Amino acid sequence: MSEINGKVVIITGASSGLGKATAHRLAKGGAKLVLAARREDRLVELRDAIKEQGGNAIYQVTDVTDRDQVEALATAAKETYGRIDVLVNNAGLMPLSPLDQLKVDEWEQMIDVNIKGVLYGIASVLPTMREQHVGHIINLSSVAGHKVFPASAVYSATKYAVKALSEGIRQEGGGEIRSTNISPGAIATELTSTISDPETAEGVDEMYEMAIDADAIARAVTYAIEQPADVDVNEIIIRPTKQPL
Ligand SMILES: NC(=O)C1=CN([C@@H]2O[C@H](COP(=O)(O)OP(=O)(O)OC[C@H]3O[C@@H](n4cnc5c(N)ncnc54)[C@H](OP(=O)(O)O)[C@@H]3O)[C@@H](O)[C@H]2O)C=CC1
Ligand SMILES: O=CCS(=O)(=O)O
Repeated sequence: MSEINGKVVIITGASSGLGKATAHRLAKGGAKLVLAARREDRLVELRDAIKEQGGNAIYQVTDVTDRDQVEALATAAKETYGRIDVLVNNAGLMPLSPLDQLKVDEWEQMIDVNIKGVLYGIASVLPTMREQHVGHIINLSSVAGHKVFPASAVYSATKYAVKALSEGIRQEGGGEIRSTNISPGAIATELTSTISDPETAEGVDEMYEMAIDADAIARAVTYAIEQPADVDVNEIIIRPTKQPL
């Protein structure tokens, strides 16, 4: 039996990109999915597609910046499936811009979604995973969580924070909670659509011409989950072969 089969997996940011690709791949492996994001129409479409292919999924509309909504997400997972095996803390956004532009609202948005959203996710599943004496938290950091480049300072700060949280979970896991930090490079999704500075957007669009398919990350998530319980895949960096950054 696959180590994916029957596992209850919550995925935030499941309405597009990496979250959606991961949902499709895990569903094929027999996971029981709890899909979360703000756009309900996308979640309904994904749940229905998974069910049509014989998979198992529910959805819960969730804004990860709202702690009560994230708690309700974990509750929905437990009420439906009785346990939580994996949280894929994936929801995030990347409105890159140079610091001089003082796009403070976008800085706050990134902190709220990319850091506080991840923390709310951790808080919502950790007590259940402790009760179960087993669990796995997978956080989406970035190559920008290993390197800073012009216009990435705040985004990079949030992704360095995610990497620190992943390491904290690993060290405090007590042999029960697995922690995986996944750092993608350029992957073709809707991520770049939140860049409001035209010059930065142009540069990033050029770089993203080399972007690879979201399934590359879905395969990495699957690999981390399907390891036996005593094997914790801690760090994965995945770039397009052509990406110099
Ligand atoms: N694509 C890439 O090149 C890379 C991506 N990453 C990381 O991967 C993760 C996924 O991004 P990706 O799939 O590429 O981008 P997308 O823009 O395609 O997806 C982002 C997802 O996050 C969700 N989201 C955004 N804000 C919120 C919120 N407040 N509450 C709940 N969900 C939210 C969106 O759903 P909705 O709008 O419906 O709420 C959407 O499903 C991010 O953390 C990103 O930083 C890291 C490195 C590279
Ligand atoms: O998160 C984005 C990936 S990259 O642009 O920093 O490689």
